[in-house]
Amino acid sequence: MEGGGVDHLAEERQKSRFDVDEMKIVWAGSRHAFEVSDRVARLVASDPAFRKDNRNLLSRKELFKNTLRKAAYAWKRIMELRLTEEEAAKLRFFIDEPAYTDLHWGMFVPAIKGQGTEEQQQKWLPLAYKMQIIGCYAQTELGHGSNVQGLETTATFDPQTDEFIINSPTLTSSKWWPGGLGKVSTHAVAYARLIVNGQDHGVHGFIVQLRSLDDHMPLPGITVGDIGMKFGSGAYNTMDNGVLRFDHVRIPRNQMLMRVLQVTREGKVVQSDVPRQLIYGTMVYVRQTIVSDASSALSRAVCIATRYSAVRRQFGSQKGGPETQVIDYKTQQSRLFPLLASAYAFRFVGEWLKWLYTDVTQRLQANDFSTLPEAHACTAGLKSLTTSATADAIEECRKLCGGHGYLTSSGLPELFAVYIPACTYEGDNTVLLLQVARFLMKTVSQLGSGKQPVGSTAYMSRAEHLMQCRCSAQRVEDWLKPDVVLEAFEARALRMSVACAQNLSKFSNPEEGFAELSADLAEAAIAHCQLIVVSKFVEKLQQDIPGQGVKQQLQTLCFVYSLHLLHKHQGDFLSTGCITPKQASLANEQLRSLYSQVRPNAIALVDAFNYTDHYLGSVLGRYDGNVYPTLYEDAWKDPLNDSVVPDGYHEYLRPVLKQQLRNARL
Ligand SMILES: CCCCCCCC/C=C\CCCCCCC/C=C/C(=O)SCCNC(=O)CCNC(=O)[C@H](O)C(C)(C)COP(=O)(O)OP(=O)(O)OC[C@H]1O[C@@H](n2cnc3c(N)ncnc32)[C@H](O)[C@@H]1OP(=O)(O)O
Ligand SMILES: Cc1cc2nc3c(=O)[nH]c(=O)nc-3n(C[C@H](O)[C@H](O)[C@H](O)COP(=O)(O)OP(=O)(O)OC[C@H]3O[C@@H](n4cnc5c(N)ncnc54)[C@H](O)[C@@H]3O)c2cc1C
Repeated sequence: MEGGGVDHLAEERQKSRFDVDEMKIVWAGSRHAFEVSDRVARLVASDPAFRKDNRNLLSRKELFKNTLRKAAYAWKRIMELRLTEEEAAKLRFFIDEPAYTDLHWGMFVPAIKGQGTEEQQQKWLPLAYKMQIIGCYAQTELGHGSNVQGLETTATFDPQTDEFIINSPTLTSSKWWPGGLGKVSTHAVAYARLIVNGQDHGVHGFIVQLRSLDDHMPLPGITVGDIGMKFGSGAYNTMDNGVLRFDHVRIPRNQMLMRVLQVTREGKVVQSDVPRQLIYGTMVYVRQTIVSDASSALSRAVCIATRYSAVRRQFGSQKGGPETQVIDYKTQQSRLFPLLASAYAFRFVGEWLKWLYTDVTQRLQANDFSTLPEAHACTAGLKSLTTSATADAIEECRKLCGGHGYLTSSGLPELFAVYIPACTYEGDNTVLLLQVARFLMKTVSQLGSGKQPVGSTAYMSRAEHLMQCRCSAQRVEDWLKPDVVLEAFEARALRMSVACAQNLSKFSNPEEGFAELSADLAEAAIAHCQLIVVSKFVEKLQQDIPGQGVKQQLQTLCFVYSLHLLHKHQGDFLSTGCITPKQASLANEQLRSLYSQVRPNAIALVDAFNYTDHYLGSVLGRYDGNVYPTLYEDAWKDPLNDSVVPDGYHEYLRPVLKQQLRNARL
């Protein structure tokens, strides 16, 4: 995307055998999406107000104030330029700094939209849209995060005054973690146990004002602050994850979000026909966005590692000629190219998940709740799968860059630090896999009942065939047949689920059985989710994809993604009898050959992400490949090099050296 200067990767770019500009459009999702993204990326990169190369040198206070400044400036630009919602979302993406606005737009607003009544939406959304109030999503407590039903904060209805009294009865009931809460939010959607007439009606959301709109001071009964520094410097420390306690704080009755359950003026609790699980709806929405974010974070790390692998040379010089580019080592390819393929795979499954979420939302509006369990299982499972893979991949990319990958200027340490909490927030990844496993066990248990599995479990309707089929691959080329690959993944997923179901049936207490077998159940859930990713990649290839060689590249990447999973999880495929050792070996042979096909296109495939150098924030990943002079120059900019002799020399170094001198003389 960058222009000017000498292009050290020009030769690499010439090797590619496909139309990169068309691939950029496939990656972006549409020509329109590409144009928006490209325009906003350039806007951010060219504005010094969005500089981010000094983040690691700032103290927490400076860092946080800097984030407030950027967020305010971004809002001003959104207004001045009259950006659309799509453009504003891209602006946030390219600014590339976690901020309270993520929670305001990403959770507070969706919570009111999803769980508020029409009347509540009309009252609160205009204020939130104009940012006249700023909100956060206050669910997790010091004592409970995963177990939402275990939350302790109470909201007790007082019929005398027509109010709820929000209270934190114990230390462990303190809200703990909500982003944007610590120092910024004026309001929260706070989750609390609804108590009416002494009866506990479970956890519900309440809009609570936390701070004065005049002077930002906490309102009476509210204790609020930041929970402290998190992993890494910079990284997620731009966010004010907070602690919050309520001391009998009163709010009007109409501030309980009442789409799912209503409390009347008389204190009657009325359940609407909307399922209770809709209270968890905001999490479903965000999990879906996290899958697309995974492809962004992964593609960013892969772009850095791929470009640097083409620049870096070690060993293999022939007759004084250049040494081997590390990207030409087969080991480097076998570590890097599956990650490149995963970035594309997650992109396409993210697109599909967005469609699924939009579809379920439309159905919910029409009071059709039938696809809610499917949406929950898919968002939970894919969030878990893609974030775990991405976190591991960023670290692998750091290692692929050797020593220089460990420098902050490689961009990888900060990317890792900022990304890894995605494995925990919006649901711990293991806890989410177990939700998928519950869904799978339910589906398997209904197989004989005549109820046809649909959506992501539709393959289970062919259980009879999949339980006994034998893989037909006999030659290396057979592993390039989508049907052969898909059937192997379907058979493996089904057989693992059925094995779990059979083992569960041996327990008289199903919950005990579920707990005992939970590790196997999580693996079955992973197999099911991997099948979804593979099948959505295959479906993508059935679309009309213009551009010379573009579809061909995507086909190669699809098989790299599938066959590397097959290789990595050979144990599953072999132990369930889905493939033979000979077929596993043929698949691996095919995989090696695919790596050779990716090699000449690798740089162009990462160029297709269309990332600016500003967004990448990496000396190693520079578009022009001019790595060494930049690394060298950057080192001198470190504050430690401001003086030749370091501060502390006279106090701490000189006396030690003198001591050695005296000892030597003795
Ligand atoms: C101006 C600029 C513009 C910028 C725009 C910016 C846009 C930004 C966009 C996005 C940015 C996002 C930023 C993200 C930052 C992340 C911050 C992090 C936030 C958080 O972490 S919030 C807290 C998240 N917490 C969790 O995820 C908790 C995990 N736990 C749970 O989800 C649940 O408690 C549970 C599912 C594990 C268990 O619940 P429970 O005990 O009640 O349930 P079960 O008994 O197991 O199941 C009951 C029943 O319900 C079904 N179920 C469960 N969950 C759901 C669901 N979510 N939806 C539907 N159904 C659900 C479950 O399957 C059971 O069904 P059956 O009875 O078996 O049929
Ligand atoms: C950066 C960040 C931002 C966050 N932002 C917000 C926010 O804005 N709002 C908000 O409300 N919350 C937020 N959270 C909180 C987050 O949602 C929770 O931390 C998350 O849901 C995990 O819950 P936990 O901390 O209780 O983990 P725990 O459940 O205590 O997990 C600890 C371990 O126990 C295991 N475990 C737990 N239960 C089970 C089980 N049933 N079976 C098997 N293993 C289990 C887990 O796998 C994990 O290994 C944020 C967290 C982070 C890190």
